[in-house]
Amino acid sequence: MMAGADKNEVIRLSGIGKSYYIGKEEVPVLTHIDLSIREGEFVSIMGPSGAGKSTLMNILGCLDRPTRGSYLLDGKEVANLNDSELAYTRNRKIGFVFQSFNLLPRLSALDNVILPMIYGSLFKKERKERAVKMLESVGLGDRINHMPAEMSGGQRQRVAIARALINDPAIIMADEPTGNLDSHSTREVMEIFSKLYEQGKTIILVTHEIDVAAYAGRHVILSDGHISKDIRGPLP
Ligand SMILES: Nc1ncnc2c1ncn2[C@@H]1O[C@H](COP(=O)(O)OP(=O)(O)OP(=O)(O)O)[C@@H](O)[C@H]1O
Repeated sequence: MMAGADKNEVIRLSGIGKSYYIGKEEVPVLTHIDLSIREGEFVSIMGPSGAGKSTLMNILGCLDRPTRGSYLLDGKEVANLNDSELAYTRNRKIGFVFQSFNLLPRLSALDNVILPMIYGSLFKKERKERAVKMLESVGLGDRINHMPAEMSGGQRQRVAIARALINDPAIIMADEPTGNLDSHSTREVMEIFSKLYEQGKTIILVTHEIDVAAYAGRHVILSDGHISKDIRGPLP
């Protein structure tokens, strides 16, 4: 039996599996994942290298499709969306932050943040104003015309966060966002995530750093392709 989505449930995975095939040999990476995430939760995903964290994140982010199981995003079955509906959903509902920032090197901070608005309805001037405000909100008002190569890792990651937020997505997904940062920049970035959580965003964060995971209120531990622990509250 599959009940419908709860009112505030934004994500429900039921029996999700993901395998790769090397020749005819099946390599199971996610075996059976059941996971429900409610609006406004801040969830860390942890687990040893190779446990399937990035694979799970790519499925959650609609960047990859599962081999089996059901994924309801805002109550809609993701498997029923075609590729362009999936791309649209991704662009509107989810903001992504990656370990390696993924900024376009030939565009300024400002133009990197403007980029995701290109398919929206705003005029050029409004897009620019909105991007400037977003960069100011992550403490980069004095860096808007800098190129990525002219910024520190922490500054680049803050540009990437501004870009992730520019279409006002309800969900932020971050895969090792502090993996390339020193402890000072890590703190700056995590304080931004905390603020976003306070504003009501749903945040899903893959990390292997306990200090980083500690910012989240719930901790999902993956081992060998399944959830071995789901801890609500502080880490033991
Ligand atoms: N395209 C692929 N083809 C075959 N196997 C893959 C592919 N992508 C990932 N895998 C395998 O899936 C497993 C899980 O990978 P994944 O990147 O999700 O792990 P992870 O928990 O994020 O690890 P890490 O902490 O090292 O980033 C690994 O054993 C990996 O070799």
